[in-house]
Amino acid sequence: MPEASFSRGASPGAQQPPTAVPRADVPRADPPPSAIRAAAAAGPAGLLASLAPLLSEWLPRQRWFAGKGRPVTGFALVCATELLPCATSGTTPGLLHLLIRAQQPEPPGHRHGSGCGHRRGAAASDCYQILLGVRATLPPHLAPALIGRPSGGPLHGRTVYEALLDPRLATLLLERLRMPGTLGPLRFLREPSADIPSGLAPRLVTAEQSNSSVIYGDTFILKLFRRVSPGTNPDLELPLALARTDCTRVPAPAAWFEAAPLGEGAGAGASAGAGPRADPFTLGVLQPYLAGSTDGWQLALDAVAARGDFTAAAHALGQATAEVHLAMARALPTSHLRRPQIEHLAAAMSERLDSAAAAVPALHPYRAALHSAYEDLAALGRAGRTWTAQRIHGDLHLGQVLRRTVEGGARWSLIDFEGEPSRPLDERRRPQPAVRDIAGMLRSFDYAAAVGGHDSPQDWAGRSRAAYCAGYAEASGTDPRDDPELLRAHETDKAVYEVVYEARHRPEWLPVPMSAIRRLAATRT
Ligand SMILES: Nc1ncnc2c1ncn2[C@@H]1O[C@H](COP(=O)(O)OP(=O)(O)O)[C@@H](O)[C@H]1O
Ligand SMILES: O=P(O)(O)O[C@H]1O[C@H](CO)[C@@H](O[C@H]2O[C@H](CO)[C@@H](O)[C@H](O)[C@H]2O)[C@H](O)[C@H]1O
Repeated sequence: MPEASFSRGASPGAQQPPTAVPRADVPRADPPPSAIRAAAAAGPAGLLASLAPLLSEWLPRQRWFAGKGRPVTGFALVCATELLPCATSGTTPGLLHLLIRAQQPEPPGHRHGSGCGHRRGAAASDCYQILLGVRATLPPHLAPALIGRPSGGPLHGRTVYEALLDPRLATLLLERLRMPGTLGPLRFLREPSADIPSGLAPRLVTAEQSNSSVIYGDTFILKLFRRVSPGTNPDLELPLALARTDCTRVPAPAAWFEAAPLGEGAGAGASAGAGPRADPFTLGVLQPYLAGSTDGWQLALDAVAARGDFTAAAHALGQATAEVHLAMARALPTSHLRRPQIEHLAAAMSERLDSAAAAVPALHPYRAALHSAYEDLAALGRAGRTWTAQRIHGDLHLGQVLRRTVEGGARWSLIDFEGEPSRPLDERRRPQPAVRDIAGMLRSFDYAAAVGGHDSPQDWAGRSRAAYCAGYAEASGTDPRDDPELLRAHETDKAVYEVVYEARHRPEWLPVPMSAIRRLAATRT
């Protein structure tokens, strides 16, 4: 673990070359902010020691905490940066940006190389982004944001809390994003053509999320990634690439920020001869807020509740998905999957099934039947079948699509290109068959029918699925149903993922993917 820094200005991390992200304003180094003497004197170890008891209680309760069900055995500070001075005695709040690793025992069935930065043989540790507000006392309206009062260290006697709930601090973040620059290991970048006004009122999105988002004046939304790893997050990379195409289905990033902490993340970005270079961690992306939109999940639930038809919406959604896929295939590298790659794909799915069954024993009875889906796929590869792989959304479901009324009618947009948050970043950024996204959306119709309590859930889902595939085929020229083995393997892989996801985050929803598992296990193409 590298020595942690409590940054009050430029650090060696800030002098590293900027990420190769196109079209952004060149950041400038800001002068160091006024520092807190006590913090400097106590150093990062004192800071972490004083925060650890509070964080070990608070962190596991957060929706975005990925290590649920396993004890936190320790913390390591990756970097700490004062965005606003924290130890002033007045009423002005301080703002402390932290990247912290939470050490935990590895989950059952864990595969090494999860991309979260821990090394083979080391204890599992995920890196989290935390924004701490610091005040002498909390005003009543911020009571729900309380994390606690450190009993020692540089913040001794002060109150620390979730900064995003404090409008003053959320406003400060937007101000930082409006002005490109560096602050210690943090680097703020923006799209030169984006017009980001100041003074937009912030509000934290309260919906259940894997990350945290703040809406500014119904004009912009800032997504802060919570579990972060070295490398450009596809939720920045893909929308930026799509912004350079004629595809307008995805909100274009207006500004973003990243961290290049010392000694962290050397890997893909290491350059020969120049020594290891840390891959910056993408920390947040600001993009236009699609005001007045409703997500597909809500629309589908409404349709199920009304026993209404969703086929027209699903058809249009299939077309929108195809448009985004075509644009990504034009904008970014594609590859061909031949026998070795198809066998590798099938083997990876099999491995994920075995890991999932180790974590969720309810999967055990279906393992052999589910494996047959992957064996059928591998057999096609051996028989000479090939497919194209391209960059995809990676976790497409009804909650990732927004519909709003624009001139000419209703229009779908796609958001959240992060991919499945539990998969390693390098895996998420690899070209894959586009059918992976389609399988995700097909699974989502199944979820909506089940969660919405439809009396004929399979009929409703079946009609929506057919309409979605037809819309996709119309816009792309490729009907996913023409590749039943590929589709079944991907649907199975997705349902297996969902079983683990639900077991970890929403055990009461586990029956939804489990019923799909039973159906998929009973189906052979
Ligand atoms: N550009 C946007 N316009 C309007 N709402 C958005 C936008 N981006 C995200 N949202 C809302 O915020 C929610 C969470 O965003 P998302 O990117 O899916 O975050 P997470 O990865 O944390 O789930 C979405 O379900 C949607 O309701
Ligand atoms: O939205 P995220 O990127 O955080 O995705 C994760 O959470 C999703 C749930 O919020 C989860 O999606 C599953 O539940 C959805 C209904 O809530 C359903 O529409 C999806 O089909 C189902 O997969 C997603 O898998 C997970 O990665």
